Amino acid sequence: MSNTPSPAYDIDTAAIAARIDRPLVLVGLMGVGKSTIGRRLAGALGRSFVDADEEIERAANRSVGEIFEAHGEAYFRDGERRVIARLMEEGHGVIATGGGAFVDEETRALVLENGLAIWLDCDLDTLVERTSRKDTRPLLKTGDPREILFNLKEQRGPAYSQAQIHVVTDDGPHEATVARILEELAAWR
Ligand SMILES: Nc1ncnc2c1ncn2[C@@H]1O[C@H](COP(=O)(O)OP(=O)(O)O)[C@@H](O)[C@H]1O
Ligand SMILES: O=C(O)C1=C[C@@H](OP(=O)(O)O)[C@@H](O)[C@H](O)C1
Ligand SMILES: [Mg+2]
Repeated sequence: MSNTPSPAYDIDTAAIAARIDRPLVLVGLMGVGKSTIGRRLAGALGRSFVDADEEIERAANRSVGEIFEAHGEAYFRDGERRVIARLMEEGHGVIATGGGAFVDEETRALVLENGLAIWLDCDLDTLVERTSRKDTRPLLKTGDPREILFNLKEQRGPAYSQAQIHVVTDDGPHEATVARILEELAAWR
């Protein structure tokens, strides 16, 4: 494989891609940037990208909101577990999960064993602002989004913290977050 660094980032992305050959799996709360950052990270590394929520929607032929409405959260979680197991098996380069996926014990064990989990994290104000841009997240429609996100942050923190890599994002451009992930990957043994 060529050792030419990606021109967009001041880091040897080809070396990272060659050394870390398991799926990079983005985990963290709703709005932290898993889907948008994941796509850009895959581009930087010259790897394939897949979004688990999009795959669930494709398999069910319904949106996430419609699945929650028609069948409830437990049904969605069953489908999510199955879809992520399949995506891990298929060997994608970068996988963006939905915020609840890594909380599932089975999914978490599978990702930690066969992939490299990257926990994207940011402050509550940023999450509230980013998730307010779209009304596609059923869990945030059941009450005050800030309170729901605050509680989920508390509840899910212990699961997310098991990810091998932790990156705190801020209000900067997407590229700055991608660059920070690349630095962590370059330093990862
Ligand atoms: N680092 C970032 N800087 C600025 N905006 C971001 C960043 N990451 C994500 N966003 C924006 O926040 C929103 C939610 O991002 P998304 O990738 O859908 O999050 P997730 O998949 O984690 O729920 C999108 O509008 C996205 O463009
Ligand atoms: O946190 C969660 O439980 C969820 C997060 C969503 O994905 P994003 O984290 O990509 O918004 C989506 O899977 C569903 O609405 C449930
Ligand atoms: Mg997403």
